[in-house]
Amino acid sequence: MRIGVPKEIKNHEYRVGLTPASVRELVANGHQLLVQAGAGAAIGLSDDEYKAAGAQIIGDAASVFAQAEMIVKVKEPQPQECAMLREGQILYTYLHLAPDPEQTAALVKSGAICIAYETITGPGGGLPLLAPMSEVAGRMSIQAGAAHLEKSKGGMGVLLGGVPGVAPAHVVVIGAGVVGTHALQMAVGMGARVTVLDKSVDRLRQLDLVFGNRITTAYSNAQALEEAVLSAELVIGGVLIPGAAAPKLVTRDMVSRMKKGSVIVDVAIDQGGCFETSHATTHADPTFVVDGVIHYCVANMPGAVARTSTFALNNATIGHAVALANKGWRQALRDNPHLKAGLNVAAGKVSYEAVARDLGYEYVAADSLLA
Ligand SMILES: NC(=O)C1=CN([C@@H]2O[C@H](COP(=O)(O)OP(=O)(O)OC[C@H]3O[C@@H](n4cnc5c(N)ncnc54)[C@H](O)[C@@H]3O)[C@@H](O)[C@H]2O)C=CC1
Ligand SMILES: CC(=O)C(=O)O
Ligand SMILES: [Mg+2]
Repeated sequence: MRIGVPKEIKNHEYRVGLTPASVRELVANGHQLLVQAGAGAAIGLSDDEYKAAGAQIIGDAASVFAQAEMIVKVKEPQPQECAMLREGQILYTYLHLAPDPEQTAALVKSGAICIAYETITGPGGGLPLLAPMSEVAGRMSIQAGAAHLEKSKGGMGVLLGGVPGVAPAHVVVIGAGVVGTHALQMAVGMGARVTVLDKSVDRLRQLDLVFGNRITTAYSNAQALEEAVLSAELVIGGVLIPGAAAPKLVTRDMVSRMKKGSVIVDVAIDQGGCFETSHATTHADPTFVVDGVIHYCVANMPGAVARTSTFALNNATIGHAVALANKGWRQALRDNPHLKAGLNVAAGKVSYEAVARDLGYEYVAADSLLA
């Protein structure tokens, strides 16, 4: 199969879909790799390394899209990339369609086979192709929050861990999944007072066993959320209902009553965000202020630590990339129900139920598209 790797074009996005090591693996399986010139240059992966791994270097994105049968990316295709997709071409990348009607319409129109990393499931449960980026974003959320609590960034001037004789900050983590667990690990490490909320008592139970009395766990309902959020200096949003738009758990009214100069990091923004006041921002201009509360809502946080993130992402994506290339998409999805769960749009149909429901499309199950 001819496999194309374009350079990412989203704001401050320096990750790359395939590392030279992944290229080498696909080449060893008999495939032809077309990598756009400079695709990995920003993170120290040179064209020469890609050539040594067996790739052909292609000058521009249009030629990569025109020649490849499968495109491997990181972020959702931007409008000019959607316009280059064609019927039957495989797109293997993050999509986050539920909060993005324009992208969904463009992918439906393209007729391409669009497989979303974030909805591929794993044999042990969970979302193994989302997990590594959630680990990165969860850890980064505390770094970003701590920085924006500083006066020079508009924050209230509070040190997360406090100092002897002065109380630490209160960090509230909504969602005890991968983002939440990694956020609270960092927050605990920095000496903050940490409260974590989830609807899953099992998740809270697991965290309680690990962190004991260094954290407070709370069942997530409106009452507990309000109490926690109003006493917090830093709130991390890490909820997810797979494939669906994030629930708006923290209302505009709650935000208006939060402490002035406190900080919200809405990691769930790529699924629309879990604060009513959130909207997506970029690394170039990461924050905005509502009612005195700083909102950090960058939709591609791992892009900031792109080298770490690219290697972590490839560890999770390469297996299915090889299967798709070796077998073609139909056979690869027939053989693996977890990969099949990644199919969001194919041949002009929406094949992920939560996306179809949230955006008002007819839902066409993947099985009927595999026949
Ligand atoms: N902004 C960015 O750069 C990045 C964003 N993300 C996003 O972060 C979000 C979280 O991802 P993961 O942690 O991997 O998901 P996860 O599935 O591991 O965890 C989500 C948690 O939310 C909980 N939850 C659901 N409804 C809830 C409610 N009403 N109250 C409290 N908790 C609730 C679930 O029980 C689950 O434990 C996703 O939207 C993901 O796409 C992930 C990586 C990077
Ligand atoms: C998960 C995601 O959206 C990201 O890594 O950018
Ligand atoms: Mg988007």
